Amino acid sequence: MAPKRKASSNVTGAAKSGRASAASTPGPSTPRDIDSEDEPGSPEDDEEVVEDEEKLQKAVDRFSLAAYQDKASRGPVDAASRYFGDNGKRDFSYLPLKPDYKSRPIWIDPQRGRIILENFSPLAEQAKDFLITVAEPLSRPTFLHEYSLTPHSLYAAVSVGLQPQDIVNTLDRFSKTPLPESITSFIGSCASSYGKVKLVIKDTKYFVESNDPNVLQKLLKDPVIGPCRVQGTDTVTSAPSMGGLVIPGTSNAAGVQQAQLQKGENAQQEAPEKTQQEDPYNALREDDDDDNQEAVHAFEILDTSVEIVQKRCLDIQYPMLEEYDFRNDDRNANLEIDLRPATQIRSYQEKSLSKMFGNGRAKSGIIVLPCGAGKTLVGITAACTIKKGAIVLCTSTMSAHQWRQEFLKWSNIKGEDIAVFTADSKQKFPGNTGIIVTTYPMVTQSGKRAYDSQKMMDFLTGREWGLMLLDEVHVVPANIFRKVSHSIKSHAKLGLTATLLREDDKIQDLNFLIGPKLYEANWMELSEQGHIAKVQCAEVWCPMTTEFYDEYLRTQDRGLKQNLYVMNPRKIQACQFLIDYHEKRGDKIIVFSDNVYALKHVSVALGKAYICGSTGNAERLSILENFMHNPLIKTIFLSKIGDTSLDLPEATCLIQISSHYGSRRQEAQRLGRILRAKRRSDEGFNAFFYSLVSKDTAEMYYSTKRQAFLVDQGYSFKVITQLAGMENMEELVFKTPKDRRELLQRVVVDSESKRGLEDDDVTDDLFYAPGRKKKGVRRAAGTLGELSGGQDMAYIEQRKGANKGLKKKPAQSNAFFKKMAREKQRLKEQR
Ligand SMILES: Nc1ncnc2c1ncn2[C@@H]1O[C@H](COP(=O)(O)OP(=O)(O)OP(=O)(O)O)[C@@H](O)[C@H]1O
Repeated sequence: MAPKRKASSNVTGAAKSGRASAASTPGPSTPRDIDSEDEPGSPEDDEEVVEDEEKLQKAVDRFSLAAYQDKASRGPVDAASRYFGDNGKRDFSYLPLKPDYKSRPIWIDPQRGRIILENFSPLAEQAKDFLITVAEPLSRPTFLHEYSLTPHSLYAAVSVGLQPQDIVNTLDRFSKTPLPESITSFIGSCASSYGKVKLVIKDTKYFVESNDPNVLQKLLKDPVIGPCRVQGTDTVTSAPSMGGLVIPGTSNAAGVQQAQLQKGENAQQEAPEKTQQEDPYNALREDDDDDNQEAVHAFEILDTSVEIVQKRCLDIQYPMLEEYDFRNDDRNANLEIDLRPATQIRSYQEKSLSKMFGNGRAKSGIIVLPCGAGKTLVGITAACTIKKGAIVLCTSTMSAHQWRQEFLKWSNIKGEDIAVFTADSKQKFPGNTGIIVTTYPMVTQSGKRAYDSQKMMDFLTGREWGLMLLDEVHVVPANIFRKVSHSIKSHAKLGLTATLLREDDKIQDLNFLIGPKLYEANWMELSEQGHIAKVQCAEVWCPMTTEFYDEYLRTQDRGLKQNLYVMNPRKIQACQFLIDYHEKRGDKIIVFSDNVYALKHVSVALGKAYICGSTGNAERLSILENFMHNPLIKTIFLSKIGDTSLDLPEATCLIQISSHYGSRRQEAQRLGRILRAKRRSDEGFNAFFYSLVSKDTAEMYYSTKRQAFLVDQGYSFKVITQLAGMENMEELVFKTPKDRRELLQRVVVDSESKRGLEDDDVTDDLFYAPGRKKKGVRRAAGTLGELSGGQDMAYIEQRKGANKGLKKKPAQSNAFFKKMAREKQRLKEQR
């Protein structure tokens, strides 16, 4: 076979290896709906996808489809063509290969803008650096990576300073075939209007700014934007220069340069060369410097019309970039903050920040880093670079306190300059600038506030902030962001997340409420470099017992079906066996169960402690402390409240016995709980992530769907169909048919009376239980006993024992522990 044809078969094969996930991925829209549970996508998804695809299709039609149609109209090129998707239309063997195609790493699909990268190519590193900037990563397993060029990804590329022509030239350089005309046109049509319009706050006034006066004219003529202009406010200035900006903690930071000087001249010379090699955009940025001398035209808009203008600009394909020229902001006081001299940020953290500060101003946008990769330090470094007042928004009170601690740990900010605003702490900073750490609910709460809360809100809304840090942006719906950005005025916004996804199907809102995605790290790369733990993932198939499966097939009750596959005795046995195996290896284990009924019953049956929404604060803290410091407590059970805001670096093994349908986000977040394992740098260390699924039930389908995101990140799930030695395990639970029948009877009775479906996880905060009484839980357990003939007495006793046995606390030693103790003390005092 001629090289040409062989080559094209690779493309299609690889594209197909984007697998089910790629097939279910809503086209080139970005970010993908990885939080969707089980349905392919909402109508809005489809509309967005259709819109994106139509745009590309238009470009294809307008500029080049005829040429391709010509080839296609000849019919299949050979007998194998029909295997290449869409009845042969995906057979790209007609594309001529460049003579040195073997040394070039990428293929580009001219019809859909998909890019396949040969990750084994010597040029792969450089190409990846570039592709992550201009395209959306879809799948990054070991050998072949798949990316997609989308209007959003091009928007993000332009926002970090790339010009359409740069994108075209670099893609062409890496491509094995000449760049298809459709792709050139698509990039041109999307990127030429992007980055042209900026929203800048000057002296607390909003300005729409552009280097191109024609673009501003066009906007002023627009029936929506025109009326929003404040008359007589047009200005012409010259653009600021980016020279001289140093991100603290990077290899360019003053301290490091000093150290290099001391190391001698050689070291000094190597560093710039290395940076030049690692960063193929240096040359491009230098070009940008020249551009910065251009005149900048601007007109003012009313505060109240900011969102209208932003949305309209997005609609007419001139998305606004928010930029903050903090170095020329004399109006807002400078904050005395710098990274501590010993703090050195990692290369990927530096890379993500260089996207934010690439042109010497602070661009608003989102940085995506895996769990445990150090998003907090990225946020802190951004604050240390801007050096103006900052507001940090977190998802929970605990994480607000953690953020403050981290600021104090990594930077030299004075304790009084960083305050926490939560339900029980309403401090301010004494000076004229500082940092406030708060939670989303605190600033978005509607209705009448307490006097001191209202005073604090007036304080937050009455001033101008340099930076707004938005933690865990993926869990906060767009309407919350809208409220936040309406009430609090901030020059730059930085969103941080591990899995960029939408909760509310309104991703386009995120694009203008925060900004484009600036950077997304590769999970596998970070784990290879030892920044996050290496994880072995496995799906354990547990056959249903005959009696459970009969009932599963018979019943129409969805709740009962779910309880049956979650409470499958073989699954509980597998859980027991894995706990035993890993405890003996010295691992600390977290068992996750979304289903609270299963959480309670399985943990009790196995004699372990559990935490769910109804567990009191004191009990939670005690269980967590023991897990961390008591060598006898090696396993805890957690409901979904442990999915986020959980920092237990002791944990090295996760077992998932029940989960939220097909939620890819939850799967990624749960995996994230062991990525920060303390022992991750030990030679040959591996963390373990098991998903237990009941065979031949709906759980199998959900499980595959849940894994799609992690598989795209390069994780592979081994399937384990048999756990050798399990049957011979001493004290294996539900060993006899009688035990299993009794369990079935209980599950059926409880499900029918709907107790099995109770979900008391009303909070997502692991460390703070809302003030709920535990009465309901006790009553359920008592009634169970009555219903099933008293056998459950054993459950009541065990349950009390497991959680109660932890009441005696070990000596307090580490910072996290002390923080917990302080929190506990505080809660006590409040009572
Ligand atoms: N540059 C660095 N140097 C040393 N340690 C670092 C650095 N960056 C991060 N860390 C450490 O890595 C760990 C994880 O950081 P962090 O809690 O910020 O992760 P995260 O990305 O916010 O995780 P999650 O998504 O789970 O909240 C912390 O212990 C932090 O101190």
